[in-house]
Amino acid sequence: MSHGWGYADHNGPEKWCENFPVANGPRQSPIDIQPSGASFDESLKPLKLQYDPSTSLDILNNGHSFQVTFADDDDSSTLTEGPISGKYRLKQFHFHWGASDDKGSEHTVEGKCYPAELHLVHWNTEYPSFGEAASKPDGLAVVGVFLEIGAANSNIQKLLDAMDAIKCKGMQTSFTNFDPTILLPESLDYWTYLGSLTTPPLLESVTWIVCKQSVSVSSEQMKKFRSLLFTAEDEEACCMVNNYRPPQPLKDREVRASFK
Ligand SMILES: NS(=O)(=O)c1c(F)c(F)c(S(=O)(=O)CCO)c(N[C@H](c2ccccc2)[C@@H](O)c2ccccc2)c1F
Ligand SMILES: [Zn+2]
Repeated sequence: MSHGWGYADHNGPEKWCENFPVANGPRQSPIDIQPSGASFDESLKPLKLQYDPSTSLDILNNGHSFQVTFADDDDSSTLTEGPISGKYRLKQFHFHWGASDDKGSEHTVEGKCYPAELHLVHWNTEYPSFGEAASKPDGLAVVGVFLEIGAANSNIQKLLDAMDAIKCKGMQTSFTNFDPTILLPESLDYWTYLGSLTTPPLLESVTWIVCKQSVSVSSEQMKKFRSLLFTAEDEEACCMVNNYRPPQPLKDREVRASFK
């Protein structure tokens, strides 16, 4: 039985502080975003996302979510401008989702939950490696995109077509020539604040960049996310749902908006 962290009652977000005391730290994520409390900052630049599809490698069920991993040994896929300085390399993207369409996102907007949230994880090339960057206050930048129930999304479908091959924890399959730009909304207006990883080790090293505009996903497509398992082939099956941390206290932080 996995004694690691997870999302069940015995090992979920309310228990993480036992092994990761930073869970009660000053800059934890996610948060509830209050647009009226966000300050428009005209110095914030538009996001500049330049991804090379040839850097996508594989898709993996890691037992907490599914992720697509990218080659990050050069500056082929980067995030620059926006609220950050310097150049951050794309390392992976993953999602969070609920057991039903009324929950699943990590960030909320005035208490509104979305059925899912996409996270694109980048690391600051100021540091020699992802691992080094992950422990620095400006080491990571994660772009978050809300998924909203609506028309089926043919770009998300490309990911869902691989779900049968990665049903159980530890399963992975090749996933090449994929450009994550197609997953982004047409407007890249964003909120930004200083936060953390939303899973253990909950490192307070993330500049969060949350897009205001959502992308669509159909209710049927959400059922495909929920067909994944948290568990390995030889374990009692447990559906991969509700793999989200609830909003954390804002404490002494400001949220800035790139738009009026
Ligand atoms: N919401 S979040 O962006 O904070 C987040 C998650 F919520 C999340 F579920 C993952 S995960 O990799 O899918 C499973 C937990 O590691 C990662 N994965 C991280 C990661 C691992 C390897 C390569 C890139 C990103 C996370 O596991 C991590 C980051 C830094 C140091 C150790 C672990 C993550 F960054
Ligand atoms: Zn995440």
